[in-house]
Amino acid sequence: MFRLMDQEVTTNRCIWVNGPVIVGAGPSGLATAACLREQNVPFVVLERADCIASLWQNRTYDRLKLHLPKKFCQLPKMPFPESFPEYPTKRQFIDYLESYASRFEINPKFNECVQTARFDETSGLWRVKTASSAESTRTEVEYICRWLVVATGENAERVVPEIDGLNEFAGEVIHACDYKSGEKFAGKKVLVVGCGNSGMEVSLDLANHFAKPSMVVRSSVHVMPREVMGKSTFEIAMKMLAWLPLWLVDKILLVLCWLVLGNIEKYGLKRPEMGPMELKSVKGKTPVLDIGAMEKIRSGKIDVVPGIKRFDGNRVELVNGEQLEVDSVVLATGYRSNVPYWLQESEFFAKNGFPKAANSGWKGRTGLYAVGFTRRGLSGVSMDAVKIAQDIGPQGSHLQKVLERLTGQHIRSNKNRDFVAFVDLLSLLTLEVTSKPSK
Ligand SMILES: Cc1cc2nc3c(=O)[nH]c(=O)nc-3n(C[C@H](O)[C@H](O)[C@H](O)COP(=O)(O)OP(=O)(O)OC[C@H]3O[C@@H](n4cnc5c(N)ncnc54)[C@H](O)[C@@H]3O)c2cc1C
Ligand SMILES: NC(=O)C1=CN([C@@H]2O[C@H](COP(=O)(O)OP(=O)(O)OC[C@H]3O[C@@H](n4cnc5c(N)ncnc54)[C@H](OP(=O)(O)O)[C@@H]3O)[C@@H](O)[C@H]2O)C=CC1
Ligand SMILES: O=C(O)C(=O)Cc1c[nH]c2ccccc12
Repeated sequence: MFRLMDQEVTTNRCIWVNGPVIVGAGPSGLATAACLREQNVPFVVLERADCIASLWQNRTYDRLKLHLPKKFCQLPKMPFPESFPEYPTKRQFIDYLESYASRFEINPKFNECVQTARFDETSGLWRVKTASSAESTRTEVEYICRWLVVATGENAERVVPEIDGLNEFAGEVIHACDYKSGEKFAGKKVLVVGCGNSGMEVSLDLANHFAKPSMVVRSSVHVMPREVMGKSTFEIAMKMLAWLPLWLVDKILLVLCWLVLGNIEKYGLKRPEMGPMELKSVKGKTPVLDIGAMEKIRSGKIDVVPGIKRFDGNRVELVNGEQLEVDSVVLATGYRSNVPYWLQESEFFAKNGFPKAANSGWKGRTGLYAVGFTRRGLSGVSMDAVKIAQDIGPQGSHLQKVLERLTGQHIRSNKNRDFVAFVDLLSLLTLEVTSKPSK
């Protein structure tokens, strides 16, 4: 412990975890923890924010609703309450996650941001370092464990593009993750950069609040109606995929899109060469599920514009030479994984922060797992979590039982620091005599 300029005190600790360390307390981390709890495997969840599901609580707009019907979005072992509508609101989803965490007694260590994680070949263990700051004290902790579950999400960091002149832009520039409501933009000209689900829904919200949104479509986008004749388009696609090849499902979806939405290309919304479900599965690009933006585009309340060349003062020049005056800019330019910044591993994860094996990327070697990176939204999260807990379960609960038998105490219920230290030591010794994870 030492003092820096009379302000910062750093403390260092090392903690043995008698089970997996789960990085991230979003839906993925919570789902995995719940499945492990059911199998009596202890775990530690590390979360950089001060709450669970920080993406949903802190980085989404007020009017957000789930896009897919509720049965595709609930986590394992606890369905949504019957009273929830078909498309739950963000508040309902957060409330559900809060009760999920308390039901399965998941108490993440908040304000602990994982800085590095590496597998130590000699001991066969993971070493996970976190940093947290509170009231001028910086604490660094190292967790040592046999299993590491990466649950930091596909949307961990915002993508902020470099656009000529943007830094000098006279008005406000925000990322979609900081956009809450169109209320304060009433009467203002807002340039929305990007036309994924965020860009479309921010534009719709702005139009609903009497702002004047122009939405930049630099390449192409698949827009699908959220429902076709009262049935969820996503659900129709899933049902067809059980019987038909992907290319045929995409062809049928595109016919349905044309029947419901007409030719969207005449509004500047060019469709990609690849079909919507194939594009999602190959490139991870989610099709837009329309909840009203198309109607605003047709009526001219949302203006669709091509790519940006540069900003100049409060004007933006587009690639077609057109110039627009704008008051504010919302960058709905997407997100990326942050795994490459902290995980020192290059066999399982690719440089883009996603597992290399796109569709089966939940299990690596040396006790490494990933949950929520298979580009299948919340239903993919649940599938990964169940598989991971099944895989760790038998070994994890065995270790727990051995330790409880040896110590004669229920390990989770202790409050005695000496006892914790004793169990840590015992755990390390036990590990030495039990098999190390396969390499
Ligand atoms: C606006 C929006 C709406 C969406 N709507 C839907 C939808 O309707 N249906 C659907 O299926 N999917 C939707 N998604 C996709 C979304 O990815 C999932 O809903 C879900 O949030 C994924 O959960 P996750 O736990 O994998 O990631 P996240 O929810 O992002 O949680 C990851 C957690 O890890 C934490 N973390 C990150 N890095 C570190 C670190 N180094 N150390 C410690 N903690 C860290 C983060 O703070 C965060 O709390 C939406 C995404 C967005 C952006
Ligand atoms: N209600 C819901 O369920 C919602 C769900 N979501 C989900 O959140 C995730 C993230 O969505 P989203 O935030 O829309 O991100 P996406 O990655 O889906 O979209 C990013 C958009 O930004 C564009 N873009 C990026 N850089 C530039 C640039 N320099 N100039 C112009 N355009 C640019 C991209 O264009 P290009 O294609 O050319 O690269 C693309 O249109 C998705 O899974 C989405 O489904 C989001 C909002 C609501
Ligand atoms: O809304 C999201 O971000 C999702 O990832 C949900 C989703 C997963 N697969 C899809 C295919 C079509 C539309 C939405 C999704």
